Amino acid sequence: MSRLAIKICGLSTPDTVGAAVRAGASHLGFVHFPKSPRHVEAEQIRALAALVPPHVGRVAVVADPADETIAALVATNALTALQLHGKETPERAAAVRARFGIPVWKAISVKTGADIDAAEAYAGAVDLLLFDAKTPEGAALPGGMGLRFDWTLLRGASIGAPWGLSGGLSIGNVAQAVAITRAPLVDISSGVESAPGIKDVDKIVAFCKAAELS
Ligand SMILES: O=C(O)c1ccccc1NCC(=O)[C@H](O)[C@H](O)COP(=O)(O)O
Repeated sequence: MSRLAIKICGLSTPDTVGAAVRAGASHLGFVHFPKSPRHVEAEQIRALAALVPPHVGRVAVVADPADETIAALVATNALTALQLHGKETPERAAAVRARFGIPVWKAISVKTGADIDAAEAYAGAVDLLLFDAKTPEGAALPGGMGLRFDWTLLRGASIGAPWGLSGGLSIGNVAQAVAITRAPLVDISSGVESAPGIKDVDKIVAFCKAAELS
């Protein structure tokens, strides 16, 4: 059985980056979305990523980015993947991957089983599908809001690509989430914060422990 991959998302300080690495995270996420309390500029991502050992993935999270935005992020040479967290189509995701030569993750907003079925259109166009809860229409952020969806929708689903589970995960529920979905990767942001955008080292450590035991 291979080890559960863990992505800690929305990191913005050297302390919390170090804590996530030491706690065993396989991937770190850096949100580049100005309206987010977790927003970090490309240069900050470069500096934070320089603290990360090569075996840990470094993922920039963006939503409906312009090509210039992607170019600036890719130019940091700090990233192992770009996570598209907006309304990008399969064609747009494939074009980003081809143009910028970087692995692409696509967040799939889930409310119903139809949303999971629709993810099939991205297989082949992206490198990983990240199933996350759909945020309400008009919400300030497309992710990082601590919302979860009905995990049983993923039970027994055949997903034609590497994938992960996100949305409303916490120290207390990650074991149940993995038991239900058999997710190979879990992603968390607000569940390891003390306030929006403020990551909590103790919560990061506790989450990684709980995920590893699941
Ligand atoms: O976290 C943000 O502020 C954010 C802003 C814009 C696009 C995506 C964003 N987060 C995406 C993530 O990958 C989160 O980790 C994911 O939505 C789960 O968040 P949470 O439910 O708070 O654990």
